[in-house]
Amino acid sequence: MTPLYLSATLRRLEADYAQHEPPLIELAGKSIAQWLLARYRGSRFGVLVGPGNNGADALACARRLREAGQALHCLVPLARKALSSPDAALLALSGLQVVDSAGLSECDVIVDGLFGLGLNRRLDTSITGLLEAIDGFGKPIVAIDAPSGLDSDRGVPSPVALHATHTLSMLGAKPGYYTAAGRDYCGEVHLIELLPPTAARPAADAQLIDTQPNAPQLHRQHVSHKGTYGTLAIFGGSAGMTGAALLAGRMAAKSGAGKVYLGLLDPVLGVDVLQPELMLQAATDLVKRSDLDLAAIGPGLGRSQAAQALLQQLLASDLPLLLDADALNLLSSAAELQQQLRTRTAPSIITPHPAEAARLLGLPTNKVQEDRLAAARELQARLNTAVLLKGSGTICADCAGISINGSGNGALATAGQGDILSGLIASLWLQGLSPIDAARLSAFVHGHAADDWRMQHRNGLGLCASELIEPIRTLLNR
Ligand SMILES: NC(=O)C1=CN([C@@H]2O[C@H](COP(=O)(O)OP(=O)(O)OC[C@H]3O[C@@H](n4cnc5c(N)ncnc54)[C@H](O)[C@@H]3O)[C@@H](O)[C@H]2O)[C@@H](O)CC1
Ligand SMILES: [K+]
Repeated sequence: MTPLYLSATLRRLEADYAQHEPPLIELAGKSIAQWLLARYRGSRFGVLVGPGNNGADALACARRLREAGQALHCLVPLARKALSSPDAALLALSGLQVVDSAGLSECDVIVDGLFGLGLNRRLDTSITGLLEAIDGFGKPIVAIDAPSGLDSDRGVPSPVALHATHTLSMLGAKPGYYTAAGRDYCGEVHLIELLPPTAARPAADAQLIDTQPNAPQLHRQHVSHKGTYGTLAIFGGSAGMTGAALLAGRMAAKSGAGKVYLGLLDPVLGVDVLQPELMLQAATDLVKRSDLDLAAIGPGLGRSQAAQALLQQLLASDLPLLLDADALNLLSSAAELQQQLRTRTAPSIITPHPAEAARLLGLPTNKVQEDRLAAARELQARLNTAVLLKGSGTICADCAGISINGSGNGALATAGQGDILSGLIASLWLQGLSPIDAARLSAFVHGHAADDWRMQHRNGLGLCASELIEPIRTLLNR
């Protein structure tokens, strides 16, 4: 796990070290220059210098590149209020400054020090045009602290941002690198540690799940039997959507759930011939069983009256409960169901995609995507439940905090992925993980399996959810 910091937190940290000697900006400039020289020594550098301290980092770096004998040009498109005398001397060098983006077009590497944490309003067209022109060069772009135009808290462009190949993060990683559009803009992220390891650090605002979380509960003991690993009921599969329930059930069975029942709203199948271990029943029969340990409702559920009645029954039960897909759509249209969820004594988790989250919050989907952390936090607080908000940079939130999943890629944007994720979370929760730990581990291994697949499939086309079930089992057994 890597700690993630919002800009407000980093501001306080900067203030604490305002008197540090040498100044943090000089340390930043030196570290950035070292990083650039290790990778691009001998290149012509085009340095974009902004009006604030992101620009000061860029100038401190440019001085060192110059001292190291590198060819460089600087573009300062917005007036800088303050220029230290070494920075002024650098910019006064003959031929060093260029007046527009064309002056940088012959450079081999762009160093982006236009805006970092201080971006505080939408860019106007003169700057968006500049960023688009620089993106159009097709050269490597190394962003200082954040690709200019990207909100480093929320991961959204404002309304455009540079597409960096590398982002060098100063002081600490930011949530906006990893969620919403952040992954598409930041390229590879490298953390530059400016403070000594012993320096006091603020509490993190969120955590990045960048390694597979440990789950010792999943290690099987000799003395155990299928009952030790619980009985799961997955409710869904209305007419035409049996497959969603099957995907969830197969994933649950292949990730260690003791016994898996599928409660189908339309019981067209008596057996899953490809996974005969699953026990298929009519939902109305399954919900009456007294030997269930945990229920998941949603995959292929539909929004019929029968589905609503089933949801009501499960919310009223004392079973730990996962709600996904149409269970969430039903929830969003009935205040009394939301009240039932809020006041449950048994634990629950909801796993919305952005549109489902938006319906639950009564917002348009783009508002959820504009601040995914806030949306997850709000759902958690309003509905008194753990939350997994899907989408690029899946967010897991419970009352103890927030984490962002660092694995996964656009190949996961296919039908059925949510169903296997639900089956996986329910299965790991059933086997002793807390709901939020089950969500974190599930999101990570699901994304990781897709990342492994993507290595052999460059464009990421055509990944079917069912193909990930076995790779996920392998990752869980590593
Ligand atoms: N202060 C410190 O101690 C440190 C600062 N650091 C660097 O400083 C950066 C933060 O510096 P600042 O707070 O000065 O912020 P920035 O340099 O990111 O940007 C602030 C400047 O941009 C202008 N601005 C913001 N949005 C704009 C828009 N849409 N259009 C036009 N102008 C806009 C503001 O008016 C202000 O002049 C970090 O990202 C990092 O690169 C790091 O080196 C760490 C240490
Ligand atoms: K930048």
